[in-house]
Amino acid sequence: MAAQAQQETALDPARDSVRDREIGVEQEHLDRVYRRLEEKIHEAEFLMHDAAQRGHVGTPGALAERDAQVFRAGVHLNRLNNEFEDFLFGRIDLLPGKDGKKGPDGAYTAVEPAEGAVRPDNTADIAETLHIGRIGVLDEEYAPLVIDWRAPAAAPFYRSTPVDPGRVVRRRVIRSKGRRVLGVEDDLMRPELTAFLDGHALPVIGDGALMAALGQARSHTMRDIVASIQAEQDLVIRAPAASVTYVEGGPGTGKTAVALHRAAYLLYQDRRRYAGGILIVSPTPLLVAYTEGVLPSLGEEGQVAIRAIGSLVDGAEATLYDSPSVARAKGSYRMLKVLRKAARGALEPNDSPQRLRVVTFGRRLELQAEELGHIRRTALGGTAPVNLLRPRARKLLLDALWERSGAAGRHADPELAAELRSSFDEDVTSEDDFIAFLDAWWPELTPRTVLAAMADERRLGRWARRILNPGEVRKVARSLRRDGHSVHDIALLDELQAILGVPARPRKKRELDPLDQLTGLEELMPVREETQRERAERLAQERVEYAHVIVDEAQDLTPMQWRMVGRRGRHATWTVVGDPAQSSWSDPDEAAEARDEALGTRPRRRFRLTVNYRNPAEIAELASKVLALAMPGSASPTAVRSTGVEPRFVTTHKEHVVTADAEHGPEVREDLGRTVREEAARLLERVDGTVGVVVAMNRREEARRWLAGLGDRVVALGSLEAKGLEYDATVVVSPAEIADESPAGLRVLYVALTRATQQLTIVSGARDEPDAAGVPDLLRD
Ligand SMILES: Nc1ncnc2c1ncn2[C@@H]1O[C@H](COP(=O)(O)OP(=O)(O)OP(=O)(O)O)[C@@H](O)[C@H]1O
Repeated sequence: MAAQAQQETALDPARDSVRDREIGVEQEHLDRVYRRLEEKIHEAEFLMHDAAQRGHVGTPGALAERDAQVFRAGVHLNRLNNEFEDFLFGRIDLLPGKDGKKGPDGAYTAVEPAEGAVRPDNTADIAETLHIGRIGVLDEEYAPLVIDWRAPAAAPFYRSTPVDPGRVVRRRVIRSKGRRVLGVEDDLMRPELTAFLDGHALPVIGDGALMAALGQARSHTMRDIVASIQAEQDLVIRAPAASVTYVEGGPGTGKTAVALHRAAYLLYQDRRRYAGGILIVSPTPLLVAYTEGVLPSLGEEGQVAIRAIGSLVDGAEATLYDSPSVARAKGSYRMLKVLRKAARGALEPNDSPQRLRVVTFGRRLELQAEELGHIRRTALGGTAPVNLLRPRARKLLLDALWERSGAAGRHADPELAAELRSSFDEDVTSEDDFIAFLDAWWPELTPRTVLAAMADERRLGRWARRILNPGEVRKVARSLRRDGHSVHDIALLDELQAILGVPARPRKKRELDPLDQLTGLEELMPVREETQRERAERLAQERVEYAHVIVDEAQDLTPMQWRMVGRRGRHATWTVVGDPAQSSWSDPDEAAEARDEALGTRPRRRFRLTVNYRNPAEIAELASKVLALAMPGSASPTAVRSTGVEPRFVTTHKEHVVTADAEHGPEVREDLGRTVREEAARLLERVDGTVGVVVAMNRREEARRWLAGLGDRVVALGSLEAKGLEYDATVVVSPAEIADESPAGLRVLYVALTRATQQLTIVSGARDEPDAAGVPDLLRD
């Protein structure tokens, strides 16, 4: 903000008057748009009123029509009211096009200029001016007053560059608040040209919108970038939705922003197709909270679900973190085998009954442990979901009891024999003893009960034999004994749901029509067992699937998480964005295999984003040193701006504490907390927006205490929580601690170092071995 104000006061008066005039021109246009919007709002209100009137007519047709109208008018009204803030943001002035044809939005369709559009003396006339906004508005004659940013006619606003300008001569970003235009920023796409609009040369104002946007202070929520999307980003946002759109790019290249704008674009393009919903999978709840406001600001909400990877299973919410070794075991493909065994093993709890005893037809019948074991093994043969095998086990038990009763050969007549058998079954299954036995011997399992059973180290050891090593078994079992779930447990719960299956519920008794009862029709309509097809349909309904799945920070998904996400998009198209250099998962090859399995054989369309819009060059350069260690040979994205402020290196205060132990001399205690607090306070004075303090995961609580009382502009974060977020300034505490945390520690450190938009301070801890200038060994050349 401060930089911008300075820039404006530094302008000379002559330029100021041109600027004022241009602001006036845009104000006039905005006023016109508002008048038109008000008319539209009245129209929508009239429609609502009219539709309500129709409701009084009361015929079913009129009611359905009324509902549809109220719905449409309501949506329209809601959008208009929502978009009233800052919805007109861009303008392009275009040369005449090649074909002279108009598209559905009233704008000319040609992308390239007509021959002769530029005269030999490098002058040209502007043939068309388009204003771009968050929604499209047509005037009374259906000419475009504002083009929706997602419409094809708006694409040149984003795509045009000085290298490949197309028809665009000048691109203007308009800053407005409510009904007032505050400023304009122009970029000239054809600087060599003198272009005339209505006989006057086109003026150019400001230094471009991108720099203005990037210099602004950050808050705790992300802003949309609709006014300054860059050409390489626009290609991704508007990529056709077929198959898989795969986007890689370094930190700050706009992957998250692009993914969110793409969701809005897809809904605009084909609302009907995406009525099935768009799922955006985000790595942490913090990133969900940070990005949640972007889609509503673009006018899209309802059909897009942004969920953290730990919140994908309804009714379960990840609240815990696992240590790196536990996370590694739980996330890996190996766990799949363990879960399959556990799901079957958990059927037999430690206190499973060893004997079945029933009295039927006046006789006492018993099955002993060995026979029961045999029946269980037979029932479990094959790979069908465990919960769906209960009816089979029940049938096998009845067969064995029937056999034991000796009644099997009593009737030669098959009809009589069948009748006897069916009354036998009825008798046994209505016995309380049998019901209680079945519930205890073949309990209906839920994913949670299986996971809870895995907390028993002895049992887990049995199910994980030769899959996990004893150390892993011990740690995984211990982690499952805590209250609550970790983010990795959620994928296990989801996998278990698939392994266990959803048992068929007894069908609701059909509501009988009184007429049926009079005719005795109900006798002819017994309650049927659920058919195969009905079950398939029911399962299809219960499955939570989406029409498009967007995976943000895709490099972090573990194989088990890919399986969970894959189940939500089996018939979907996909957008996958990520950066391998920021992966906190230790085995990228295994994750890539799982990703390929989730995405299937769908063709991939690949994109690469190359420009870092977040970090100034000074910070990006420092981060690239860690990148060279974490992923030798990979290229850093190019930072788009520089601030002249170098990262600051600080070593901790050393306190000499005299202890009673005279033999070892005074103890030296490093006061890390005090140093970090001082540095955070220093940065709070230097930036207008937020400050993030990134520490190793096991220091999170401590770090919150260090910062207590400094206000809500500063937050403490564990290294894994910093993913995807950004702050005006950051303090990275002890790079060595972060790097040593896990096998992927260097990549996690790279993430931590690339969060700041303006200033970065590194505080060395005991392990960092700083040089005389305070630069820790990991960050030296
Ligand atoms: N075209 C743009 N105009 C203005 N700001 C932009 C543009 N592109 C990106 N930004 C800004 O740059 C910052 C980084 O964007 P984003 O968080 O989407 O990057 P990312 O690639 O997801 O980063 P990371 O991999 O580190 O999570 C955000 O503040 C975003 O608003």
